[in-house]
Parts: sequence; structure tokens; C-alpha cells
Amino acid sequence: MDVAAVARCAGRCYVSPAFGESRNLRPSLSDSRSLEPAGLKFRGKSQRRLSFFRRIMATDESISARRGETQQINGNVVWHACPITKSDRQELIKQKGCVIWITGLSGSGKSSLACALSRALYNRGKLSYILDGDNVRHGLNSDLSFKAEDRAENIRRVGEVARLFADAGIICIASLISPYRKERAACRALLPQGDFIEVFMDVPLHVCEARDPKGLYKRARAGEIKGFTGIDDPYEPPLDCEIVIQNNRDENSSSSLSEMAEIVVTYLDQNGYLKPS
Ligand SMILES: Nc1ncnc2c1ncn2[C@@H]1O[C@H](COP(=O)(O)OS(=O)(=O)O)[C@@H](OP(=O)(O)O)[C@H]1O
Ligand SMILES: Nc1ncnc2c1ncn2[C@@H]1O[C@H](COP(=O)(O)OP(=O)(O)O)[C@@H](O)[C@H]1O
Repeated sequence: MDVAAVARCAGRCYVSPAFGESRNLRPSLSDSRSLEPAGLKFRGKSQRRLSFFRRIMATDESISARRGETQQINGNVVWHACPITKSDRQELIKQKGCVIWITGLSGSGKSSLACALSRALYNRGKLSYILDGDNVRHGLNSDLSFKAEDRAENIRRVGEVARLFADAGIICIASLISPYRKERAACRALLPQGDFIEVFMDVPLHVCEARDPKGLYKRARAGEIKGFTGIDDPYEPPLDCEIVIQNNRDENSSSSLSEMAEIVVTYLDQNGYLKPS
């Protein structure tokens, strides 16, 4: 789909102009980083070994972007770099790792879009993996509730896992309510600039509530579920996300799902994620 086609969908979906051009924005890395500010001094042979170590570390883009020069050592734990880098992995699978972060109310269509997007990418021979809030809460995050601190921890963990997938070269699709701006911003900050693509499912509460596929809104209205997002718990819509999708069709139209997926695929294509760096 071309830009004009994206514009034709503008009633429901649009790409934020503020972010539409964000390609190749990874910070340039220099070999000048040093462990010395962290208190380590290397001289002679050790200095040469350190140069090699630095060279390896400098190729690990996502980690470098995330951790400052002085943060390669965390207490007694030293970052262990591997000479096979993100770039190597991306070259191998002919795509660029990134995170598509889909946020919105329960029933807004996050999981549906995630699946449609994964299918659309698969059809183009691109590898993606979905981290869905519902599913992750069955395993990794099964210890977390829906109180604010636990939602924050849920989002933090998924953000960290998503970063690892992106570092693997995979297009990671995270679909969580993720109601708080601060936590979404923290996940964005884990990735090199441009590699966190936030998609807002902009669907009014009454539409989500009318869908109510799991009957949760009904139970929340009846007071059986406390702290339900949109009912008696907050949702903070993004102010500056890359893509907004107004998914408020009520009919069971699978074509709208594939159209929405195509909007995201177009964004990825135009921003260079569907080919190696
Ligand atoms: N209290 C409360 N508030 C909101 N949602 C609730 C709640 N309790 C259970 N559920 C169901 O939990 C599903 C997963 O939520 P998330 O992990 O995405 O939520 S969060 O990001 O931690 O806020 C979420 O899935 P989706 O409906 O797919 O959004 C809900 O169905
Ligand atoms: N564009 C769409 N076309 C048809 N049905 C949709 C569309 N978007 C969402 N739905 C339906 O709305 C309900 C909620 O979607 P879902 O993806 O489970 O939302 P969420 O993951 O945000 O809770 C599901 O029954 C889904 O089939």
C-alpha cells in the first residue's frame, strides 16, 4: 500500500507525521567508550584486550543505545558481548528487529491486529513474534495482578523481553493494554531510536464495551471486577505515537483487520524494517 492509500484510510488509521520519517535513527556508536569511568583501569596487554572488548561491544547496538558508557558494569556483573551481532542476525533473516507496541482498551482490537499483522508479515516472508498481554499473564507474568504496580511491572517485563526479540532481529509485536504513558515511554527508551513503533487502537469505550467478547466489561459494571481499565481504572492515550488506528467498525469484517495490518506493514516497509540494514 502506498502513502496515498494510507491517506485514504485516514478516517480510521493514520501514520503520525511527527514520526513517519523516523528511519535509520540509531545513534552512531564510537569505539571511544570506556570502562574506566566505572572505576576500571586497563594498561598494556589488558588495554589491548579491552580495545577488542570495546570493538565487540560497539557493535551491539541495542545494548549500547540503552546503557550508557559507564553502565556496562552493574555491580559485580560485567556485560558479556558476543561477536555475532544484531546486524549479523538481521542480515541472516533479511529484516530489521523492532518492536510494534499496540496499546488500547480491552476490546479495542489489539490481539486481532497483532495476529493480522503477524500473518501479513509471514506472507511476506518476515519473522515476527507476538507478546500478547493475555498470554504472557499465563506464564512469565502469572504472578502479577491488575493493581497499578503490577501493571507497571507487567509492562516493564514485556518491554525487556520485546527488546531481546528485537535484538534477535525479530519484529516483536507486543499487544498489551499498557495504560500508562510513563511505562510505555520507559519501554520505548529501551530501544534504539525509531525501533519502538507505538500503535494506538483509538476506539471509544462504548464500542469496546459493546463488543465485550469476554464479558469483562459487564462484570466490571456489575462490580464483580474492581479496577477495570476504562471503567474504574485509568487509560492514558498516547500523545505522540507513530500510528493511530481508529478501529471502530462494529461488523465482523476481516478485511478491515487486513487493512489495518497493511498500514503497519507499509510503515515498516517505508522505514526500512523489511530489509537488512
Ligand atoms: N482489571 C482489569 N483491567 C483490564 N483488563 C483486565 C482486567 N482484568 C482482567 N483483564 C484482562 O487482562 C487482559 C490482559 O491485560 P494486559 O496485560 O494487557 O493489561 S496491562 O497492560 O497490564 O494493563 C486484558 O486483555 P484484553 O481484553 O485483550 O485487553 C483483559 O481481558
Ligand atoms: N476490525 C475488526 N473487524 C472485526 N472484528 C473486530 C475488529 N477489531 C476487533 N474485532 C473484534 O473485537 C473483539 C475484541 O478484539 P480483540 O482483538 O480481542 O481486542 P483486545 O485484544 O484489544 O482486547 C473481538 O471479538 C474481535 O473479533
